[in-house]
Amino acid sequence: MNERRPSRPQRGRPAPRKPGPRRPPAEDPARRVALDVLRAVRQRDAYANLVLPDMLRRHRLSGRDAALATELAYGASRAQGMLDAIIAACLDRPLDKVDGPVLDCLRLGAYQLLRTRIPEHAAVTSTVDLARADAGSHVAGFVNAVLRKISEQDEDAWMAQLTPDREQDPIGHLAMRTAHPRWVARAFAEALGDKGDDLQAALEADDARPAVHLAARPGEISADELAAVTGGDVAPYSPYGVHLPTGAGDPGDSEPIRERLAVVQDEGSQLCALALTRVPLAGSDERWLDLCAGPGGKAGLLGALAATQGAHVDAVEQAPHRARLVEQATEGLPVTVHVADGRDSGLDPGFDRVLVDAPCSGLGALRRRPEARWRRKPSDVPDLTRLQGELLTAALDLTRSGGVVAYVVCSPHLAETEGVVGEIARRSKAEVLDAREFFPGVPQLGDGPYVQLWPHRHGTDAMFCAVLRKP
Ligand SMILES: C[S@@+](CC[C@H](N)C(=O)[O-])C[C@H]1O[C@@H](n2cnc3c(N)ncnc32)[C@H](O)[C@@H]1O
Repeated sequence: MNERRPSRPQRGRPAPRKPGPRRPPAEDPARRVALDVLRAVRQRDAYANLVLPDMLRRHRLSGRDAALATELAYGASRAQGMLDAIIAACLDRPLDKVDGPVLDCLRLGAYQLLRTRIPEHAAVTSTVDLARADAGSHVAGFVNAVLRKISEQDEDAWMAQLTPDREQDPIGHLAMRTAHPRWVARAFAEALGDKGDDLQAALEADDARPAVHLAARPGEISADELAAVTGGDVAPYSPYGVHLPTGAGDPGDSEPIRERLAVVQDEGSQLCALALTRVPLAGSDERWLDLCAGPGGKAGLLGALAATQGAHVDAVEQAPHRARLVEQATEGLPVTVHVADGRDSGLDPGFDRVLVDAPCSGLGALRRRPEARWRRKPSDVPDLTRLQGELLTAALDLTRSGGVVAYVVCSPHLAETEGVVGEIARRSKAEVLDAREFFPGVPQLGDGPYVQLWPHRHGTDAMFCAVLRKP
């Protein structure tokens, strides 16, 4: 399409060009990488956190350039809905009439103008250069004009103009202010039982860039040693956890990760896997099962703990490529990986401890997957809850009498958490244990019996854990 200028007159124009032959503008490599990430996310449903490291390597970006590319790619992905609302307010046509490559540029430019301290002229000029290179000279004026218009107000002023009134529509208000889809904000509100300050704190924490968490491999390195080697801090709750400083760079480059002494794993995930191992058991305690194991984060932790206790872990994963990742993550540990559907694994029943870390909406880890909040849809949830219920039922069938099952999802959505567990516990007559007992030292766990972790309370992803004992 031919891009036209927005309807209202604009402040500022690109500097007039000097006469002479046109040379392509020198591109800023950090912004180029950020733009390419936004494009990959939009065009081929890529995951920003998977494509970015590869692009940084390909463009040989490190240090400040890599940090800028990361901030822009993740920030603009995370804030997409809010940026789009502001961009739309500057157009004289619907947003979906803007070509994708041009929209990517507008998002990148708008993010720089509204959420960074990059000077206005640098944000606008560099974005216009990218737009010209990618979409042609005919769009440069359009992109320049829209960005100039956006720059007339800061984020607060735009939000005051576009956000619903807090009294009348508290969820819509907070959703827009914290760049969340409304349905996600509503799911958080329902889980928290709050539409006010607690919801605001949860959504704000979910919109902030999180620290990378590491898990020290039990028996290989202590959390103290890992913190000393990486320059991180020992985690507050997990005995194996370390928090790296925000912006510490690619943790994959650090020696303990390369040497397989530690893995990247959110502290909440560590706590949920540990909870399963902490439930008292009468009788045998040798056969452990991880029914949804890929890519192997929890299986690695369970396997290392099993090794210290003379137990063995069977790890089931349906997707072959993810099962291979489980094999890599558990190499050298007493873990056997099976490629199978957990609902029909063919394994012999009689397990003492079973983890069901079920596929879920991932609403609890949105802060770690920048674009995920705009990709997930409320219509995804019913299929997931059906699968979650079937997997939990299979897990109970595979558990011996008196054995325990931990049901874990990385989501606070009530349908995926209390809804699934309540229904299956009722049907199976399994005893619901007070999971809080297996999260020692963790504050603010509410009234039980379930545990719901939160970024704003615990600094973890919003993981949910229920613990059931088979009758
Ligand atoms: C939330 S992830 C598990 C994360 C893993 N426990 C970890 O800590 O690394 C859920 C996994 O379940 C797998 N999955 C989906 N449906 C499954 C099924 N019917 N049976 C077994 N695994 C399944 C997915 O491929 C995915 O790898």
